[in-house]
Amino acid sequence: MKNCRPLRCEGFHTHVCHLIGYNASNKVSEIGEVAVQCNATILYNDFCCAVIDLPRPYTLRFQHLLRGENKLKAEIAINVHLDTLRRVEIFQNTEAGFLCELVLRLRPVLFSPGDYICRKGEVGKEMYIVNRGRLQVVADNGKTVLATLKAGSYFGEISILNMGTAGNRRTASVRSVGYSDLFVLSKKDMWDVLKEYPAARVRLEAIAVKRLEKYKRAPLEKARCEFPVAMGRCQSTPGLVESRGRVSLEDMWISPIDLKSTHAYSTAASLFSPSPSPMTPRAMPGTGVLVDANNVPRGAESPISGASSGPSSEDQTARAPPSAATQASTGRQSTHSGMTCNSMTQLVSEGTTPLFGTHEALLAEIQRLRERLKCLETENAAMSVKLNQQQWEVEHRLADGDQSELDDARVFSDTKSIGSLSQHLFESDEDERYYGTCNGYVSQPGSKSNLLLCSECDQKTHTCTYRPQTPDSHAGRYVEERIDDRHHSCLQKPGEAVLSAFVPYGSGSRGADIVAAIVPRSGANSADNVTSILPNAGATATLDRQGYGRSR
Ligand SMILES: Nc1ncnc2c1ncn2[C@@H]1O[C@@H]2COP(=O)(O)O[C@H]2[C@H]1O
Repeated sequence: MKNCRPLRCEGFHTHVCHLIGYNASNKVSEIGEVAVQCNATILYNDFCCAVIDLPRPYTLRFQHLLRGENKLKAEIAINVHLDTLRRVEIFQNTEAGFLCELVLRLRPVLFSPGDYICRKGEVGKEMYIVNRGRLQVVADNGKTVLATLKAGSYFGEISILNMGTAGNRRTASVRSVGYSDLFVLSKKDMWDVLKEYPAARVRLEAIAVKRLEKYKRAPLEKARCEFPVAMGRCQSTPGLVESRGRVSLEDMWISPIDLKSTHAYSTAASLFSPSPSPMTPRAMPGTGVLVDANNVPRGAESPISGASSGPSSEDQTARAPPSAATQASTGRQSTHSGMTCNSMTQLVSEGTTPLFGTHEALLAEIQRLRERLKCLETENAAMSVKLNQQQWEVEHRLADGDQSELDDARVFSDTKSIGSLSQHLFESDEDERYYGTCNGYVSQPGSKSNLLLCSECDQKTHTCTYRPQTPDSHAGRYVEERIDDRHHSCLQKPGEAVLSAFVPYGSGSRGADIVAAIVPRSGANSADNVTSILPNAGATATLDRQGYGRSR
């Protein structure tokens, strides 16, 4: 309470006092005065909450007022907002009862510069009436301005009346140019009322149809981008300030210094009174907000355009379906914790929806994503090759299943066919310089399965797999052995790397004995310098320049 400062809100205060049967002079309303001081355009609900929050002696004084809550609320709302609603084209010439019903359901909300109130394609759950400020209806590119909306305009009706070609989807995006002070009417509330007033429904729908046609015909306003495209949030923005819940009176207070330091606010000074307002980070505690969209002591200007009726508790449950906007944040208050939390700060801070403040940053991100895509495509291609290879091998293993028994019975003397090490032994591209090639089959293009692994490097760990490949051999069969089993007997000469060693497979073979090794003389993959030595079978092989081995 100690932070409360009087605001220029006598008009509103008097208005409240009048409605509740007191006048400003009888001093009974000092609590109301405090409440009003803290939130110049305090809603009735807020007013009651504020009273409840006050120390007990004060609360007692206002008890009788709280009891008459609903009646008073309706009275205030109708007095304050009915005229606003009457000025709105879509509500002109509708029944008074209909308007009164709507008035009770209006909810004030404030948006910051650049905020998107709705985005094209989203499911519409609310319509809006512009109380103050300027908004732009923008095309898909976020730059082309289709229309500018001012006080007395309304938007968002097409989707909530399901009039658009896309049914209940938004037909355009709407963005706040400066700070804008809107009234929200939820689709549910609207339809609840329309059920009772079918004539009003017909009228509203007729106007919406006409408007839609006009939109289609209307020439575009000159493309003008007052905000970088990426500035708006990725989903429509929850209102910066809404009247709901409670907050202590202290939290409503903001010092004028805080306000001045907020550049954005000062730019909106033409729209709003320079008086201190509750609209600050401190005024938006995460636990709930009791401030009004109308951040000026409107009572001083006009009681009619001033306060609005806060929703009743029933209203609160009905009025705020979880729109995309509300889903976009963990809570209206916590995400949009005040004026300083503009679109940009949110973009930077929210890791899940990274957006970028500048065109360059956006381009850089696009570039990064392109590269990532390329990389993924390459990986994908490599995986496909590997998969094909494996399929091929499985098929041949199955096909050769019957043959294998015959092969087993045969003495394996044909060591011209030497298998290859399976590509799973390839650890990195770097390893490739160690690979030789056997004279085995050429497998799928790009496959490394017939390349040989340097046993020197790989002897320690791996189990290798290779496939003898001549028609008489155990084509398609894998032979597994541990490289280190055979390493000891390989024909490695000092200074020369043994590229690989091979073991024939089949009955009569000597299991893990080495029957072939390829020894490069000076560098692998050079046909002239590599000789395949098949000590046990007396055969040799060379590597051709492509790395494929040929038996001799
Ligand atoms: N060309 C336009 N001119 C003015 N307002 C428009 C135009 N296109 C769409 N709107 C409004 O923008 C709103 C976006 O949400 P809705 O489709 O629910 O309702 C739409 C209309 O109220």
